[in-house]
Amino acid sequence: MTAPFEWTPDARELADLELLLAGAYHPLTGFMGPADAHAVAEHGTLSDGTPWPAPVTLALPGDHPAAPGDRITLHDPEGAPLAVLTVTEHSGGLAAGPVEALGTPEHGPFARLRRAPADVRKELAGRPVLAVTMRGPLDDLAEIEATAAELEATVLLLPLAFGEAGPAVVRAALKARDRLAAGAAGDAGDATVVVVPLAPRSDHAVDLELRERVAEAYGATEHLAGPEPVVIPGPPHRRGLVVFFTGLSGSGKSTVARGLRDALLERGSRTVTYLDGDVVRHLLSAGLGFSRADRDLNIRRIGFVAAEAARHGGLAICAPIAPFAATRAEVRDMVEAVGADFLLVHVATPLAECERRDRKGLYAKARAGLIGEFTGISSPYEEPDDADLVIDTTGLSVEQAVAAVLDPLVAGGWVR
Ligand SMILES: Nc1ncnc2c1ncn2[C@@H]1O[C@H](COP(=O)(O)OS(=O)(=O)O)[C@@H](OP(=O)(O)O)[C@H]1O
Ligand SMILES: Nc1ncnc2c1ncn2[C@@H]1O[C@H](COP(=O)(O)OP(=O)(O)O)[C@@H](O)[C@H]1O
Repeated sequence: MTAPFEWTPDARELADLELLLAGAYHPLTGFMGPADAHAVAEHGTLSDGTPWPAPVTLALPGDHPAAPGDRITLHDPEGAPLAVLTVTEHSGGLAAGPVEALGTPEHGPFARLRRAPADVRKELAGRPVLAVTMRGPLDDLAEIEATAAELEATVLLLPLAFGEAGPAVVRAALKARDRLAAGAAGDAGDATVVVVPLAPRSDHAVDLELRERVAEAYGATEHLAGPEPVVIPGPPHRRGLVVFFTGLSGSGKSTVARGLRDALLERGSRTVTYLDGDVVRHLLSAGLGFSRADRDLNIRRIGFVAAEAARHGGLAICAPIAPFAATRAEVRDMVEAVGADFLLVHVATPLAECERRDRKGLYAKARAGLIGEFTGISSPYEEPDDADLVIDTTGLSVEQAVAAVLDPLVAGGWVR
């Protein structure tokens, strides 16, 4: 039986897919099921005994109907079809089976430096190959030069480009190649750079073994792992920041958020993007209602825009109700993924006070049954347990409430 399923894997799975299709994960030709993934994690072999260091899996929701024999077209996030997975097993939340390429994928930055392992092997054949896998700059080239000289080997620099830091690692490899060419006599002087989209594994030993296996697929006869990158985050006032208010309607989110925006503009030390709730609902999220699915989409859109502002070092302020913990956590992840900071401010004014204020008369309408799915009345609000700051505006002046947010931003160095 075949069904025309379509699926967009996450970034890590897409990186694995690219390596599977290129033959860089030889002898693997597809994603593993739970039994192989378990065997690999436990014993470092597939269930048939073939040595392999790390699980290579594709998650599908448990209720996805794909069954053995079905074909799933795998897309990139922009919708371009990349490959077809023929399902041999769908269990434990994983879809297993071989993958076949559909056309040539678009690769983004440094596409010209991504090459099939077979081509690289062919080009470098006949001499020992010293492969250096790298996730950060190679400050000291002496070991590479010495090893290459000793082995009479060609140097193959393999920047492991994954995620936001990917292009920087490739630039570091190109720089290392130029320095080798300028400095070295002989073998290290004509290093080849090939970009490999290998996502890091959390277990360091597993990560190193997988790097070695992949390096072998590109023809390595010897492998050196470059040093772990040292990430030195910029000072807080230069980093992107998203201040994300959450709380019931009438709790004071917009009032405090606007006050914070104005205070920041008066100081003038940061660029500010204010994603006003009404503007969002009228423009970015026009047409969405208050079902869980619509609220989640609304929050994801807000998170997307805020993360884009923060990616470039900006400070974004958002003030939606955002009643669901899982969606707030998604936004935190989106923001942190671009290297920015995320501060969740829970405006924890109790429901009774919000209802007493009832600035827009919505609570009265909700109590009368005129508005359905109203947060706190007929739709849930999940209290955060991961708030960075909690303020109850009951009995506070607006100035005091704004200061309760601004002061920690100054104390934490985000605002000068
Ligand atoms: N059913 C229901 N539930 C909650 N709120 C409702 C509803 N219908 C309309 N409104 C008005 O919409 C504002 C909340 O929109 P948000 O975008 O912040 O909500 S959410 O984060 O998507 O849940 C909220 O504005 P604030 O009072 O500023 O919070 C309400 O005025
Ligand atoms: N300390 C305070 N901080 C924020 N709002 C307050 C405070 N004290 C009273 N309020 C009043 O509470 C209401 C909060 O409304 P709003 O800011 O629109 O809330 P939300 O955006 O959470 O729905 C406003 O009428 C505001 O004047």
